[in-house]
Order: sequence, then structure tokens, then C-alpha cells
Amino acid sequence: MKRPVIGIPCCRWWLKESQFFHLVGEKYIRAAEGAGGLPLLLPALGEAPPIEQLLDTVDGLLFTGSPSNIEPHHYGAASVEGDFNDPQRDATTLPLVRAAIDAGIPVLGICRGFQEINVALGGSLHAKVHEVPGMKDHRDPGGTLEEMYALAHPVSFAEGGVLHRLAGKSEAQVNSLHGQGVATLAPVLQAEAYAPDGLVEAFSVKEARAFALAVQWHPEWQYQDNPLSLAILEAFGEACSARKAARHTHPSN
Ligand SMILES: N[C@@H](CCC(=O)NCCCC(=O)O)C(=O)O
Repeated sequence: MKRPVIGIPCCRWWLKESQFFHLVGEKYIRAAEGAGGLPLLLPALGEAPPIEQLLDTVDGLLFTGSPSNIEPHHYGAASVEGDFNDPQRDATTLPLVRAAIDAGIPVLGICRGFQEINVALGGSLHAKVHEVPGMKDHRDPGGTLEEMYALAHPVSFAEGGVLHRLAGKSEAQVNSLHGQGVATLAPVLQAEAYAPDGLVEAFSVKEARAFALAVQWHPEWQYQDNPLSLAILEAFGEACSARKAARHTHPSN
């Protein structure tokens, strides 16, 4: 049985004294495999990417985390001096998000990917959550990888929501490695989880035709050891398999 193809959009980075490379962290590739998919890396093609053809090629999309920030003009904010951006990734992922949701292609967003889905659909971000009055510092604590990705704070799930159902409980502990966060949630999104300071930590797409969930934390990190991460990946993988089966039965889907 062939696996559903899970497209993973790349970052485009200048590697010092070298040239541009298109990259995805290996843990995201492994998580796509863990979801039962065949990972397919999609280069950050930039302006006017062939969206329809890309969507014809995949059964699901995983929008990953990255140290880079979305360029603020995409959500109507002023640029930030010294900001680390990736305009070609933005130019690829933002239209891809919109088209994938419209086409009913399953999507999972993680960290930067979560922020991309919110921005693509009309939401906005805080440039520095830790500078917003009343908000906690959600950035990684530094140290070893184990320390950086350690569980950092609880999230509470929206009653009766997707994550509440997947977790089978109303709260869970998550890791936290982001400086930015949701300021306004796009109108077509509904919050699925909140941090204790009120920050939206997960959302789904209202009336989505397929699985469409995004989380601000990192379920891909050592997902085998975390029941919630396994449940998220399993649900995403099942949706990608269903999409593949539907495409096989009705090739125009
Ligand atoms: N730059 C944004 C997004 C943060 C993010 O995606 N971090 C991931 C770091 C590396 C990884 O684990 O993939 C922000 O700071 O909010």
C-alpha cells in the first residue's frame, strides 16, 4: 500500500560563505513518516509558485517551525530592525496555505507553520510576545536540545474541540520555543488551546473540509514518547490517507 504524500515546504537559508540552500529540519521529516506519510520536501520557490501543481502532488501539507519570522508586512505591521526573515518561504507558504484549505487538503502547522496559517488567513502576530503586558516569555530557555524542548507550560483545551478529543483530557504540558505569537486570530480560525497567560496555542479551521490544525508548540520533537503528539500525527496521517483514497477514486479531487 503506497503512503500518502506529505509535502513539507522548505526554508531558504544562506549558508555562510556558500549559497542558498532549501532546508527542513529532520525531526519534521521523521514526524511526517510517523504520521504514515511519504515526506516530500517542497522548495521555497517564491513569487508565483505553481500552487495547483503542488497541490496535485500532495495528500497533505506539514508547515514546519523555523527560527525565521514572517515578514510583518504580511499582517500589516512595520518591519522590525534586525529581524531574521525568509521572504521566499513566505511567498511560497502563504498562498499554499490558502489554496490547500480551499481545496480540502489536510494541513498541520507547527510553530512558524502555525503562525503562517494564521497570517495567510488574515490574522496578525505579536512581534515579541514577552514585551506584551501580561504575557509570559515563551522563548526557549537555551541549554541542551533536551532542555530547549522540555515541557515548559500547560495548555488548556477548548471544551469539545479537536485537541480536547484527541488528548482525552482538558489540559496538557507542552514545550515552548517561540518569540512571536497570535495577536489577532484570523476570522476563519477557532482557538483550540490557550497558555495560562491567554495566548492562543492551537487553532483549527472552522468548517474545514479536512483536518486543519495548527499548534504553537512542537509535537514533532520526540513524538514517540508523547501520547498527545502521537494522537495529533495519527489524526493528520489518517486525513492524508483519506485524501489519497478520495483522489484515487475521484481523480479530479
Ligand atoms: N520564529 C518564530 C517561530 C518559532 C519557531 O518556529 N521555532 C522553531 C525553532 C526551530 C525548530 O524547532 O524547528 C518565533 O520566534 O515565534
